Amino acid sequence: MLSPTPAELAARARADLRVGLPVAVGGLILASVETLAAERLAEMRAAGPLVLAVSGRRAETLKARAYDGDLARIAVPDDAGSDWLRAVADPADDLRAPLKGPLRTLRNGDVTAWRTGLALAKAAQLLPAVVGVEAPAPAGLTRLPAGGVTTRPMLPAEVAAARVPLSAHPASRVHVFREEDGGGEHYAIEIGMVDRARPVLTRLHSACFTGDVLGSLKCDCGPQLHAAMAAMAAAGGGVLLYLNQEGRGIGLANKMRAYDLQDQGFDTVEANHRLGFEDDERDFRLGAGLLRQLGIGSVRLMTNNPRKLSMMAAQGVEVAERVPLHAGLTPENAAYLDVKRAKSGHLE
Ligand SMILES: Nc1nc2c(ncn2[C@@H]2O[C@H](COP(=O)(O)OP(=O)(O)OP(=O)(O)O)[C@@H](O)[C@H]2O)c(=O)[nH]1
Ligand SMILES: [Zn+2]
Repeated sequence: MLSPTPAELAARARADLRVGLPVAVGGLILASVETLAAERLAEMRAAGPLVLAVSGRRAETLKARAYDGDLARIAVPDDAGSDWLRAVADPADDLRAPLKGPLRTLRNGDVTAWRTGLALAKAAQLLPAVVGVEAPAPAGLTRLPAGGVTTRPMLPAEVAAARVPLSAHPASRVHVFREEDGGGEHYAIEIGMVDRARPVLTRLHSACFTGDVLGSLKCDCGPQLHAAMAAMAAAGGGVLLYLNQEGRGIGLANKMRAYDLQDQGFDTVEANHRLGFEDDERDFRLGAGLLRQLGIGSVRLMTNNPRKLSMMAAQGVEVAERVPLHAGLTPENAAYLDVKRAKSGHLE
């Protein structure tokens, strides 16, 4: 079959939004506030009244009534341009210019297409804000049904693997997996000898460029990564899953936006909410999917995160034991770790 599947169309739509191209979803033309050029915005405006959709989280900060619950549709005033849209979508200047309103939000009507638009923007790791207009789709735009693809299939397939001697353990292998719908690539690192007849010492690590590569003191990711590999080497073997879910799934650009908000006094969770994201946008089912592909059905999971534990059980991977993982406490990350315990239920 040569025509694209719904998942392939969604992949295309994510790419379109990232390059600033509108997409047609149901009866709407939608574009990302972050990437849309002023000329395209003017073209959309010529097609009808513009509406800006933000997530319910962002609406809370804006004090805009979210009649639709998880999202709010804000009527765009006739004289509002790209700067106005950006100011409503992006919390960077909330404190300096707190009044974005008064914002008039819409109620009633079917919001399925808008919800799909926001899900696509999030999946594209853009600010979760889409501007749109009810209009027939011009030729050439990617078209999705209103329901689009909101939950992405997590079907990573192994594409390559090779031996990589590591300082943690010389007998190690790196496997590269690719999500079949054009999503990210994720890595599984087999360290030492992995005995599948017993629960395997396992770590689900989410990418943290700042912590893993740069040695940031703001979080504990880098030390956790190295402590996990050292523990696996000491145990004779283990599996490290390196999931490309930077910034708890919001991407590095949004994580830097969150860090900037943290410097304005908000904690990790508040910063995510002000940006319009949930506390944690990761889908941990991915990790269970990778383990199954690796033939691992029972793990000793190195984590303090209860969501990782419950997800494993729900996805049919037995957690024979939770192994606490504490490493790299610094004065700079103490508050971040406190918030994990206080707000995200992290275990000691
Ligand atoms: N959005 C956001 N993400 C952050 C922040 N600090 C760290 N991260 C990300 O949080 C993730 C940390 O993930 P994990 O190492 O799996 O940590 P965890 O969920 O606390 O679970 P365990 O370490 O297993 O207990 C990485 O993707 C980091 O990039 C932050 O302030 N905001
Ligand atoms: Zn980190």
